[in-house]
Amino acid sequence: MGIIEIFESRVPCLSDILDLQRTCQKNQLKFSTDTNRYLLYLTLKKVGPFVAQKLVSKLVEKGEIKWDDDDNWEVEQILDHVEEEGKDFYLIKWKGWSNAYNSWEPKDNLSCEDLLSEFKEYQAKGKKRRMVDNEDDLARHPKRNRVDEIFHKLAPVRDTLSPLGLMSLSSPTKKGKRPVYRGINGNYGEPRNVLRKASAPGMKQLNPRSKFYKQKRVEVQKALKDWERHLNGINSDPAGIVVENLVDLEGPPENFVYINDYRSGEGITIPDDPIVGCECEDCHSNQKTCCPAQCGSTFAYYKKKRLRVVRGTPIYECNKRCKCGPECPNRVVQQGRKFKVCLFRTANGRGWGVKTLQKIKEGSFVVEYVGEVITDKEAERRGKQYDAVGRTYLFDLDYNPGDCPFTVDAGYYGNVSHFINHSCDPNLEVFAVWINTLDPRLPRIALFSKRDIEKGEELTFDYMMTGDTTNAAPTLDNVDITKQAKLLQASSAQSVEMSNDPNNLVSDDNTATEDEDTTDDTQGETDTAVETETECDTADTDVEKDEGSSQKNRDERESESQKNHDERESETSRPEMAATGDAPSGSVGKNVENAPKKTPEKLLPKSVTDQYKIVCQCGAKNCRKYLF
Ligand SMILES: C[S@@+](CC[C@H](N)C(=O)[O-])C[C@H]1O[C@@H](n2cnc3c(N)ncnc32)[C@H](O)[C@@H]1O
Repeated sequence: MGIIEIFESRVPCLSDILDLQRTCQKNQLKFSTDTNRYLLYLTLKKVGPFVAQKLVSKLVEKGEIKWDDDDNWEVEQILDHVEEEGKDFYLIKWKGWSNAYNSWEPKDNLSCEDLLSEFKEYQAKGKKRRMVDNEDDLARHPKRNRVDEIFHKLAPVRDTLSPLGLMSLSSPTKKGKRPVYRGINGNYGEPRNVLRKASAPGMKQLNPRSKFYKQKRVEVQKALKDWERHLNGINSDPAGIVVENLVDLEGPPENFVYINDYRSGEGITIPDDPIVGCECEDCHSNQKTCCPAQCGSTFAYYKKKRLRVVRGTPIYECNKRCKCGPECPNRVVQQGRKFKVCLFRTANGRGWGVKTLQKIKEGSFVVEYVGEVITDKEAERRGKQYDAVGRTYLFDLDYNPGDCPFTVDAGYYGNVSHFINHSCDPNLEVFAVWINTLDPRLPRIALFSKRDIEKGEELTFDYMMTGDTTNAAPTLDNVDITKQAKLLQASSAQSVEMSNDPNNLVSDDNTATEDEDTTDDTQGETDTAVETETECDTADTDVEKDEGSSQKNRDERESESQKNHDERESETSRPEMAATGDAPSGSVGKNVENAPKKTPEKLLPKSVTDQYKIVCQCGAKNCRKYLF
């Protein structure tokens, strides 16, 4: 019924929460309490603390909630002035807020005559005020706190109040009916109407040639520069991040915290002390005994650190217990992102996206997908909320036989991969990688280039695709489930053994696999290190270029993988574990026969409820129409 109608209504992706709610009302659908709360919170964030506070004041006025806060909104300085359609607007620096949160206020809303006349004198002298943040303001990051506070104040009514209900309070305050809490200028009983913030929808309709728009742009660009600096301050990858918005007045996203590695969610501990590593002098020549072989998989890289295996192959890199140094060819993902990227505003409504500022050769590691590792149950809960706002950041670690207890949520905590959009014809592909955490349920998610990628090209991967593919055209990009299952069972067994998980079935049925013919990848290797083609990058000195053609490389990867695959096919009667000289003595492995026979799902973000479909804007010829 209603849910189907919502599909039919096709609420556009990134659509306004209010539109979404209107659509729901029309279809007589109600949000759950959790979703309603979440949307209310998002609405407050979206309108910003000033408008939010004004809306809340209406509830105070009606006696529905109390406001006993003695917090002030105080004008610290007036920075600039514009006249727009006969009205005066002033750019306000708020006390205790960094310049990123300056806002334009109509003159009528200001009651700081002294500052106004001081500004006029200043302006008459032809001077311009510089926006310099003081350290205190920068340290406080007060914006989120303000909105959180407001949300908290709404507690008594928030389950009965909808975002639409809240916004409907925003009709002009009638004279004489003033709210009773302190207004934005710090005076009790003197509320001030405020303009929406730069990111508010109304702003996007401004005439881009107007002075007002241009001023706004300056503000937004400054906020984005600040954000870029902030991101690069935290980013631990060798290559930097550039931020660019040539499209609209959207500033830095709220509710996003940059991280470099997985963050453990509540109740989760991510072990990172492997009990075993390899002893190789030269891992590349010792593929029979190196980590991947111990884990029943294939050495994943050529000497120059580009992929030599196809999608679906589990990757085991050398870890902190291994003897080899950082230059080992089996240390790739752990070295971090080496290509400089740009977070940019897309022009077709897909929000932010990521493009590369350097040419990337096929098979190169590009970026890791990091976020908060959460339980399956928590993922179900968050998934519904993401679905309700047409966003998704959940990535199931659904990669092994048996249960799938973990999901990565990059919605709040994430790195640049948080901004990578979906394409039905992507240039990145996903691999599961184990390094210092050998728990088979906790691989790291690495995105590698599927083909050569030009400088300036948007980076994309295929979000698909568990579950419903009714609307999906067949894709060339599907994983070979059979092959994947086999490899994963093997890798699962070894990882479990290495992580010494007592809960897993074990067998001491290990036999050395000396007769294995480890593939010599040097034959297929065509890498030679040369300089990059980009002028933007200063950080990367380790980018490679093939002398051979991409097609050749691709063919080699395919045949290499086919060979590995065939080897595994012929090994099915053998025990899975390879007890090598490097394995700890007495180590035992789980016989694959005993492994749960669940077909692994793909390692891709999921839409938990499948209730809302997002229309895909990837523009690919083989586009499947919907993201999910
Ligand atoms: C992981 S985020 C990607 C970053 C996002 N564009 C942003 O601004 O934060 C996923 C969301 O981006 C949007 N998106 C990504 N790829 C898209 C596509 N091909 N078509 C339409 N929307 C897309 C959808 O809203 C989706 O839920």
